[in-house]
Amino acid sequence: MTDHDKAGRPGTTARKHTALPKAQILIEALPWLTRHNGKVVVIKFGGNAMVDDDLKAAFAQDVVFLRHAGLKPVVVHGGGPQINAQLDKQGLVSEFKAGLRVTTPEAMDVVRMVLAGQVQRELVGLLNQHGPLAVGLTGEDAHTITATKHTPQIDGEAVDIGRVGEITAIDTGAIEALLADGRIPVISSIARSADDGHVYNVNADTAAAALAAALGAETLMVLTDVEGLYADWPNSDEVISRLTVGELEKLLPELSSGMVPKMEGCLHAVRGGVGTARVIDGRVPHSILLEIFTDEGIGTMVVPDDRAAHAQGGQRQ
Ligand SMILES: Nc1ncnc2c1ncn2[C@@H]1O[C@H](COP(=O)(O)OP(=O)(O)O)[C@@H](O)[C@H]1O
Ligand SMILES: CC(=O)N[C@@H](CCC(=O)OP(=O)(O)O)C(=O)O
Repeated sequence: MTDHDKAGRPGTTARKHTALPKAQILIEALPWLTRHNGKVVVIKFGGNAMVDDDLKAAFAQDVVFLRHAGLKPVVVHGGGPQINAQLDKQGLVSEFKAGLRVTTPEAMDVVRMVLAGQVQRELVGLLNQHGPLAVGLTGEDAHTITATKHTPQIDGEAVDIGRVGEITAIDTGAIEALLADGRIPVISSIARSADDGHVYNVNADTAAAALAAALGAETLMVLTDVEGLYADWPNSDEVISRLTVGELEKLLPELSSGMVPKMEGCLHAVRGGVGTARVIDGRVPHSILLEIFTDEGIGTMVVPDDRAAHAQGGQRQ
């Protein structure tokens, strides 16, 4: 006997069978829901992972899901490619030194306009399609991020790269107030200066890591456009799935380009007390949920040295 009603819809038995796997999936998430309940998770959304509309919508769904599941997500966003496009449009040259954008005062105006006026607005809009949740701010607001001029050493020489900031202080007050009010803060990586009244451009990975440490976050999650940290980039696509801060420290001098601020950020965050820092593939839809709520974590996870015993193979947590 087929189990369908007169209209051809599945009957009670069939419905039970199709519903059961869904219940199973929800129940599988229970240990993670319990573990992460009430915890702060800082999510860095990179400009390169932000190029596709469907991915951006899935990102917003995931963040809202975390919030409704009892976590406290804080979003820090980048926008490198979007800044490049606008600088190009305005005929301004864009150059990177030591992995950081050489930022003239004119370029700083563009960086601020694109990050705070375009990228942040879009993310806030996408999140708020799900309710009155997201509030955007930049590091300038309420002294959230204070910086001083950063002068990197390149081949042993101090090089002037303009309005690029080195973070000197974080004030978490505004973010904590938003979290206590059930909101999702969305933060642009721009800092105010305490010494010269200018605003400074801060790499978004560095800003996310500093905020994660200052907030005492449980997890820093960095979404980018690769699967994770490759062991031998660009020769092989073997991803390092787990490493300790000690192992990462040894690896840092060998890393290049965009991975440097990311992995330095992960190191800083975990050394600063963040439980785990993860680099995950933002091109995979719902990568945040997969990482937080399943056994099959994706990407690279950085853990404190005292968790070295689990570093080989052990279940991800
Ligand atoms: N060891 C490595 N593993 C993975 N990616 C690497 C590595 N070294 C350099 N990269 C580069 O870093 C890029 C990610 O950094 P970036 O372009 O700044 O991304 P985002 O905009 O997400 O911050 C990758 O697309 C890759 O080209
Ligand atoms: C100083 C510096 O380099 N700032 C970055 C800020 C944006 C950013 O970091 O964006 P992604 O995360 O997409 O790379 C820049 O101007 O591109």
